[in-house]
Amino acid sequence: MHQAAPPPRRRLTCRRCSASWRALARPSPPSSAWKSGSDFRDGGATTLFEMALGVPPWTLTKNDDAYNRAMNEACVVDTTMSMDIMLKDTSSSIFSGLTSLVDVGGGHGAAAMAIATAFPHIKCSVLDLEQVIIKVPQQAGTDHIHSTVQFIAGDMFESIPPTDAVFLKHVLDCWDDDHCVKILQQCKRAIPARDAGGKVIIMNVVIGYGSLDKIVKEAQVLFDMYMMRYGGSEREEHEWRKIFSKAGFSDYKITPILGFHSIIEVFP
Ligand SMILES: C[S@@+](CC[C@H](N)C(=O)[O-])C[C@H]1O[C@@H](n2cnc3c(N)ncnc32)[C@H](O)[C@@H]1O
Repeated sequence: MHQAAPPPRRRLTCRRCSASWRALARPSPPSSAWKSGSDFRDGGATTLFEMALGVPPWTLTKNDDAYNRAMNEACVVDTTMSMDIMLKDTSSSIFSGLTSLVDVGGGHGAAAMAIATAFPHIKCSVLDLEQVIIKVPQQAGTDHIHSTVQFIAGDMFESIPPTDAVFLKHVLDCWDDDHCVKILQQCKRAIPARDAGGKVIIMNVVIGYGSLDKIVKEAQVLFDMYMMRYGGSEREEHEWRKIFSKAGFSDYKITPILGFHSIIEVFP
C-alpha cells in the first residue's frame, strides 16, 4: 500500500542563540499526522506540535481526556507554586484598587483562587475552553474561596466578560504575535479606561529581565525554545511592546519577580 512519505527534515534555528537542530528527528508519528510540505509552518499552516500530533494542543485537550487531565493538573502545580511567589513579591501594588478580575485561559483556577484568597474583595472569575471548565474538580465549588470563584466556558478570541482587570498567566507565550494581538484586543474591550482602573496583568517571561543568574537566563531561553512547539515564544521587552501597541494599548510597566517570571501591567 502506498504511504505518504514524511516531509524532508528541516533545520530549525533559535532566533536568540543561533543554535540549530534538525526538526522531526524523532520516531515518526502515524502517517496520517504528516501533511504536505506546503502545510508546514513556513507555508503558514502549522506548528511543531501539529506536525508531531496532527492537531493543535487545544484541540487535543478536547479529543484526548488523558492529555487534557495532564495539562490541567500540570498547570495547577506550576501555578500554585509561582502564585505564592508572585503574591508575596508584588501583590499590593498590582492588585490594589481592583474590584473584579478575569483569569483568561486560567485552567482549573489555581491563580484565581490564590488571588481571591489574598484579596477577598476582588470578584475573581476564570474563562477557559469548555473541555477544561467541565473538568474543574467538584470540590472547587464547596469551600468558601472555591465558591467565590466563578468558572466560565468560552473562547478568548470571541469575547471576554467585562472586568476591571484581565489576568493572563502563561497564555500569550503559547501564541504567535498575530494571535496575541487578537487576544489583547479582546482584553481591551473587556476592561475600562486606565483612569477607571482598567488593566491587563500578564505573568510571563520577559527575556533579559529578572535575576542575572546564568540559570535564570538559561531557563528563559529554554522556555523560548519549549514554546516554539506551539508556535509561540518567550519575548524580549521590544517584542512585547510591539504587540501591546498593535492591540491599541498605550503604556505598560514590567516588574520582575523571583525566578524567571515578570509581571507586565498593560494599560489602555
Ligand atoms: C499553558 S495553559 C496556562 C493555564 C494557566 N493560565 C496557568 O498558567 O497555569 C493555557 C490555557 O489557555 C487555555 N486556552 C487555549 N485556547 C483558549 C481559548 N481560545 N479560549 C480560552 N482559553 C484558552 C487552555 O485551555 C489552557 O488552560
